[in-house]
Amino acid sequence: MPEEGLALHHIGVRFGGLTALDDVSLRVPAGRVVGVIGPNGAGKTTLFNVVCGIVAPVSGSLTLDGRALRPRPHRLAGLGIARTLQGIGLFAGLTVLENVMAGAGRLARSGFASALFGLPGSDRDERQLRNWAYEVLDGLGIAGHAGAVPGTLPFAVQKRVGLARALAARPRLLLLDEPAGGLAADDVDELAALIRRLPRHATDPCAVLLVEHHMDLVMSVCDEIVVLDFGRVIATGDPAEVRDDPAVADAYLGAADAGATVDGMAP
Ligand SMILES: Nc1ncnc2c1ncn2[C@@H]1O[C@H](COP(=O)(O)OP(=O)(O)OP(=O)(O)O)[C@@H](O)[C@H]1O
Repeated sequence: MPEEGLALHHIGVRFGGLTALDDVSLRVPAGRVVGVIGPNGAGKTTLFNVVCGIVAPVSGSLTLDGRALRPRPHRLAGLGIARTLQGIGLFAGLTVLENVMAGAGRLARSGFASALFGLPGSDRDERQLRNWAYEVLDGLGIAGHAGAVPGTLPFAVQKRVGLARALAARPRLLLLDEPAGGLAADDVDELAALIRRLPRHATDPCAVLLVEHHMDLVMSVCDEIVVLDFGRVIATGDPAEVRDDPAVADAYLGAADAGATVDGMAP
């Protein structure tokens, strides 16, 4: 199994006088799910935004599969990166299938589709993209909704369509931003099962980076967890290691003492 995936090397981010990320290094190997957690204001969103190219670091570098990565928000697909949004972000006027094709369509525009399917003609490309989009929906258990307009579907299904759209681009790196946001407990359990299968869902294993407040989800789906506090990595390990780490408990307790939300991690 390939190991390289995403790596952040000594990333620093400043907003004026505030250091939002300080010497942050982490790896998200291909085929693995890595979660980033931490108390409110720890730097999770900033880290996510660095990987998406929305925030530019003042120091450090990124690599994807060993190559220098300089992400720009409008050209993530061409770099093999897909992300889901905190909201749903689907095209309201398109069907579920068309939305997912739009995700896969970025492949076509970036020239991957012909290479992927070995097909010359645009009609055949479109047919293959349609089949591929359907296959992705099927893999996520929502092919039965292919012809529906997203707004008519339950919120949890719409979130799943957003995930299908990201996966349809066959990313090497999948970024999940608060995927459990707004979901009921049963839906979170189903999502957890789905995320655990994600890295292997793609033809080539992709690296999955998850930023999520829902602690049970993080603990149940991540191979590795990186804990941030005040912009620094204070712990890295598998879920059990992180749960038992006194520095992590201290960080969340400190945040609780300061009146911040502890994100479900019981002190
Ligand atoms: N655009 C910005 N300008 C100035 N300060 C910012 C900006 N974005 C974030 N910050 C600050 O950087 C720090 C890290 O914020 P960030 O949103 O990354 O934390 P977080 O861990 O995602 O928090 P939360 O759990 O509340 O979403 C905070 O102190 C925040 O106030």
